[in-house]
Amino acid sequence: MIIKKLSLYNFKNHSEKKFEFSPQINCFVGNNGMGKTNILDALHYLSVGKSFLGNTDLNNIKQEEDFFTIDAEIQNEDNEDIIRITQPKEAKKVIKKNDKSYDRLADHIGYLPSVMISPYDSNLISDSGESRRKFLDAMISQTDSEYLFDLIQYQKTIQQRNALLKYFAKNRTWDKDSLEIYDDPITRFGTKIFKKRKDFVEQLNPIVQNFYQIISGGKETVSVIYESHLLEDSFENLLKESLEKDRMLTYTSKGIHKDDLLFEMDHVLIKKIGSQGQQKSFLISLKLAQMSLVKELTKKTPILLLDDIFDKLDDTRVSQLIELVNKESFGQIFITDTHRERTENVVKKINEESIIFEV
Ligand SMILES: Nc1ncnc2c1ncn2[C@@H]1O[C@H](COP(=O)(O)OP(=O)(O)OP(=O)(O)O)[C@@H](O)[C@H]1O
Repeated sequence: MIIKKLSLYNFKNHSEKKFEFSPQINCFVGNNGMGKTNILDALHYLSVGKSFLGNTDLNNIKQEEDFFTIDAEIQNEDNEDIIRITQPKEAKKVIKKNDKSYDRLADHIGYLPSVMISPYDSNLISDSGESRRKFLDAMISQTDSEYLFDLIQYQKTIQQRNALLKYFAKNRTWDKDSLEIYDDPITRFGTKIFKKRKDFVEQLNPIVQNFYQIISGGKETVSVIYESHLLEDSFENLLKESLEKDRMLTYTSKGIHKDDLLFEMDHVLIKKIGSQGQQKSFLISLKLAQMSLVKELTKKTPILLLDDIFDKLDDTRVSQLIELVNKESFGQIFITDTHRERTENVVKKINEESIIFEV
């Protein structure tokens, strides 16, 4: 899928900006703080309906203004769509496709898959399991529309079970039967999610390994390993066996809400032994594998968003990366950089038709 045109109104620091994009490589160049990343963030909005920087929607309205709008013309295989996202200050966010609002915002996810490579990726290695779970969930959601709904249902039920456990502790009461009402939905949704996560990671891992070899040329082997309580036992048994513990802790201690991804190099966590360069190569391999697998599963080519990639990697690696991405016909690419010349040298050499926008 190709984003042909983009218009921003009052989005972060942009009052009004219009772009007509190349179907291949598009670069935004300009000094620090000019709003290059904000443009990638707007493209991320078009893909998943929210900021990749974790900002609340209201914070993305230009200061002193009452709304923001992101408008785009998207070229599909055989038709064109207009996507419009509006966030007013005093009302709910609306996403429209061809003038028709989605019933649920989640219905939009998967329409325009995207992959972002940004300086924040290193958090995936250093942060807690929650950020890796979110990353995994975001990837699968782009390929499977049911997944997100199952996940929302699961999370709601866990919250209800935890609230009841807390209520029992506070009121010094205990009613096992009321608590067990939640066993069925937790088990049903949880097991479905578990199977999808396990299956997805099994497909992703060899692709990550392959990209890592191409990018690093190193002898070391990297792996992405899925970790879950459900690999050890069924959800029914886990809930039964942890009942007393959950009662003491006043929360549900076992389940897919505790899953994690282990990023390993030669069977040791990359966080512990990977050099800066190895960690960067791993993260890029991970993102390119995401790109490749999402493309295979959805038959749609995700847009690739590369934020500040030159600051993260040396020029040769960036050239290698863009060449690789271009060769594998990954689709439309958006890049930000502070140096026009550097971008021109690398990008124009690879693709004559790339467009460089001054921001
Ligand atoms: N809601 C908002 N209203 C007005 N300005 C905003 C808003 N949100 C962010 N900004 C401004 O956007 C600018 C940052 O933009 P962005 O991060 O896209 O810059 P950049 O060009 O990518 O810079 P760098 O090269 O440093 O990454 C800051 O000046 C910030 O004050």
